Amino acid sequence: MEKVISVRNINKKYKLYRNNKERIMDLVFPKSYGEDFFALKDVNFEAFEGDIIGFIGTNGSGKSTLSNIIAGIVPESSGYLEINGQASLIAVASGLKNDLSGRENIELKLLMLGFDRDQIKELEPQIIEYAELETFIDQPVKSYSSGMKSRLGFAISVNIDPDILIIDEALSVGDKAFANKSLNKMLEFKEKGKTMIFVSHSINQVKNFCEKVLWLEFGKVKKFGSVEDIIPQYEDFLYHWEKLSKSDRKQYRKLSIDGDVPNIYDFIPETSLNEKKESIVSLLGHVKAGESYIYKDPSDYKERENTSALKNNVYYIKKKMTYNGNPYYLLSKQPSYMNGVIGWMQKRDLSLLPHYSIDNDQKQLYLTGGGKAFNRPWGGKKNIVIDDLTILEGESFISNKTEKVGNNLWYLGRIENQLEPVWINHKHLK
Ligand SMILES: Nc1ncnc2c1ncn2[C@@H]1O[C@H](COP(=O)(O)OP(=O)(O)OP(=O)(O)O)[C@@H](O)[C@H]1O
Repeated sequence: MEKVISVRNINKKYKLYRNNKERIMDLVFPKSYGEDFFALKDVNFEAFEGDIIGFIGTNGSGKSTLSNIIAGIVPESSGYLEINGQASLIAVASGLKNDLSGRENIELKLLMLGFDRDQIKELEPQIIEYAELETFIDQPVKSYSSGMKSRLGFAISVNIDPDILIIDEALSVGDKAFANKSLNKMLEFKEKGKTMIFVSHSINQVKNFCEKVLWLEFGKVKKFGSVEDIIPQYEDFLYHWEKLSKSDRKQYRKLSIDGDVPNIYDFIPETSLNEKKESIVSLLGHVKAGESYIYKDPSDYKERENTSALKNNVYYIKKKMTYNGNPYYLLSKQPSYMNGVIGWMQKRDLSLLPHYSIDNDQKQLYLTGGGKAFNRPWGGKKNIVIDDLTILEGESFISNKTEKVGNNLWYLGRIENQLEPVWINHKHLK
């Protein structure tokens, strides 16, 4: 496969001044005033044709600076950059001239990219239609909302059919309908085998869209690798990072800027590091939408499987484990932490409700005709035994088990003439 982006030892240095006087004095006596600040330090990475790379990292880690350098909008201070093809950046503030109208911006951008008059004539209506800006297209860009600017930027960038598309948080502004349209366009580009860089604060978007990730930390590359390998480590980092005190964060940042990338675990008090605390719980859980993993053991992030086969099903949870301060729950097909056990999942990937047994008394109830019958209480699509109870309205339902899930009672019983006992929500019984 062809190499399309080669970033070698790239540095980006800014001068930070305490006041305007310092800034002016630095012009007269360069090197004597202001403090050097490295937004990027010795950054290396390569992208091949068809790669979809997510840039991740906390605020100020250098994601936008690097994407701007790759797009040719900001020059690097030193290092070597080779781009094979045309790169186009989509970002909220990307290169739009505020005093020009949307239409003039389109023309200017296309001219700068080397398109001739005829090509511009052909592309312009297509871009205008895509941007959905209606009469605003002839208004100055300074009157646009950030969502509208993003739409215009996205419309220009995707319609010029670039070889490399760089998307910087473009999906986080604007309305949902346009975000979906943009996502579809990006998926179309993905299918065409274009190279894409995706800068986002949404881990889920990165997980769903990218194959590789470059993790930046205070201007340095912390890790570069597959989504499967890096994202769980990043999530673990974020979990601990968010818990650090202001002074610990400052210290971490200082260590990171002065020397090698530090280890977040060095900042966690000894007692909670690698500590596993188990407790008995009684819950039911559904796996949330989006990508997530189930672990054999929370302390081994490599031994894990994707949870797509576990969705739309409800599981019994009888054990909780806190590992490194992070809560995990043990999913089981049976109400037990010994039998039917599937594995551990992180709390944030689950929808959970408390689950209690009420009694095993026999109760004579009748179907109202609404709802569905399940093989487990609080069942999902895959737990459905009878999809529609309408024709069974008024039928007898003899229950011999009552459980509570959240605020709802669930009854296990037999519908007249049916062999298998089923679970029905109290709302559909009388
Ligand atoms: N023109 C500039 N002058 C001085 N410092 C700058 C300039 N542009 C960026 N920086 C600094 O460089 C660092 C990296 O910024 P950058 O915007 O690339 O980070 P980021 O990872 O994209 O952050 P965020 O997630 O907040 O968008 C930050 O500390 C920022 O303050």
